[in-house]
Amino acid sequence: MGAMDALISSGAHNATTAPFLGAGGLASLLPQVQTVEVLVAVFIFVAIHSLRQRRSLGLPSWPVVGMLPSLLLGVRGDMYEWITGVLKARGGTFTFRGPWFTNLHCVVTADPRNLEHLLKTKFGNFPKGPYFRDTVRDLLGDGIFGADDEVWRQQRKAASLEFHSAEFRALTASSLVELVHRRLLPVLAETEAAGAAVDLQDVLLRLTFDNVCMIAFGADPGCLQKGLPEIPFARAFEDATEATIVRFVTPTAVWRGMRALGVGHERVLRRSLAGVDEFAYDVIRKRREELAAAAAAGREEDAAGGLRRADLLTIFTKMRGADGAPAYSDKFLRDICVNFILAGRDTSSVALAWFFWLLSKNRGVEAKILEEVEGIVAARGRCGEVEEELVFQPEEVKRMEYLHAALSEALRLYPSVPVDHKEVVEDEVFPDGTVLKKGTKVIYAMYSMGRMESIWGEDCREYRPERWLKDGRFMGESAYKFTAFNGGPRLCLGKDFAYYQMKFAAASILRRYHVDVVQGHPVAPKLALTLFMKHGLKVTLAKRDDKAKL
Ligand code: HEM
Repeated sequence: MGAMDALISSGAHNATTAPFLGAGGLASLLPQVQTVEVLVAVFIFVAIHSLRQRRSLGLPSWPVVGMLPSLLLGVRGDMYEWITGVLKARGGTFTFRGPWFTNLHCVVTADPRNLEHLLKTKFGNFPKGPYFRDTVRDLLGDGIFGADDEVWRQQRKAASLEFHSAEFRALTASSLVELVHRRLLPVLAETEAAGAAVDLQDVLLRLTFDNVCMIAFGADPGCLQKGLPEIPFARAFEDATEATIVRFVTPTAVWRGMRALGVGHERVLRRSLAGVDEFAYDVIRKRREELAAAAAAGREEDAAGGLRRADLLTIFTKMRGADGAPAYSDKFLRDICVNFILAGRDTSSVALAWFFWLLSKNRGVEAKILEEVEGIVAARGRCGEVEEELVFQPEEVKRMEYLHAALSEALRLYPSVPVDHKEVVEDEVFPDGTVLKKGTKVIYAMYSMGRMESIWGEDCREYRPERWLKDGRFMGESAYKFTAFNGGPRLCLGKDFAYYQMKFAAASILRRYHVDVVQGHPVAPKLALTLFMKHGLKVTLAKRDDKAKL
């Protein structure tokens, strides 16, 4: 007898006889219905109920495990596309119910009105929160990335002043000339000469890692050089970041226990943090000595060769409190630098990797970029022709508006930070009517926002830099619609620097090489905090032969 039959027949029987049955009579009937059948019937009832909830909640929600089964199915395919599908079906926002007794419950949104509300209008009610901070504390300490309130404000203010200073701009420009012309181009030239394939994502990651270390520490780890060697500091940083991310998918009590015992990923984290700290504290000690020696000699200059250092470590080390003593401890200086490296090391390289892949599928866009770049070079006149090696000047990079649009368009479709999160401090209601209880986690899905017809129109999935141009000039978008750089008071501090870096590197490569993605190379996003290409980007290079590209 099937479970439904059991229910029907027992129900029919009850309908006729129940009025005449006492409690004892009912009890005597129960053994007739086998336990297994009752369980199956209950299961079917629960399943129908859970599946019906799909209509009201967007996903089936099961007892105990909540929406976890749907999430697990989503993770097996393309997680970001799965989230996009659910968000579209729900009109831009949905509530995810995690398993009982876990911290997986959250509200996911891709609605620009909600983004403006949480990133700007009610900024104070949506901090990073203690859960995020506790999880990343071993790696990031009190640095800007995990900090809230006064600790965040103080660092943001000081770093913001620094990022907008003329010295900092000069440092970013000179560090890029060094890295692109003395390292990146020679590595690419060697690859081209050998006719070999190279993982362009890896090369770009090395470029931006070295660059952000120069900006943060004023020290160059040397990851990008011929032979692409493994650098202990870079390895340690990578491992420490990955082991920290594992904590986000491990119940808090479990990773805390593993940390106490020093096992599994926590063991890797402890070991790699030691590598990060060794490098950081060594640079900090040397910088303090260098600054002290310069001060003792009555020199303003603090670097060898008389050049003034403008890196973050030097700026923060020089700061004094009201009593004239150093404002920051070595530990705090370490936290500041490690946070900036984390913020700036992968984001622009990953964006460039997606950009080169998009160009390989949209050669018309590449042609327009080259036309723009050639126009800028031509405007140099004779003085450009006699130059031994063509190095783009900052004002030329600024004039590359089509390239700016092409990079923004790549970031719209492949934002380096695909999802981000906040925690709700006080009960709140989103502009779209979603009710948020205190403590709720809010996930905002940047990747999905780039694929919303309601935001970008019917051609939202097309790579079309022209959508960013008006009369040939680049036109920015609202930060709550184009969220790749976050928005409001926590807008990415490195945005201008990142564009400069990406434009300089992209124009320098494209002018010299035709970049082809190796046939059949699989391209897919990796499930991580940054939108890496899961299998890297294997490319071959061919010299552009129309003119001698120096
Ligand atoms: C294409 C390149 C980049 C993208 C797409 C990007 C994106 C972002 C995003 C989404 C955030 C918000 C993260 C959060 O609060 O959870 C952020 C914050 C930040 N970014 Fe960037 N970033 C890029 C490059 C850089 C670079 C090169 C640097 C530094 C050298 C940098 C420095 C920062 C800092 C310091 C913050 C923290 C700001 C704060 O919390 O007040 N970023 N960035």
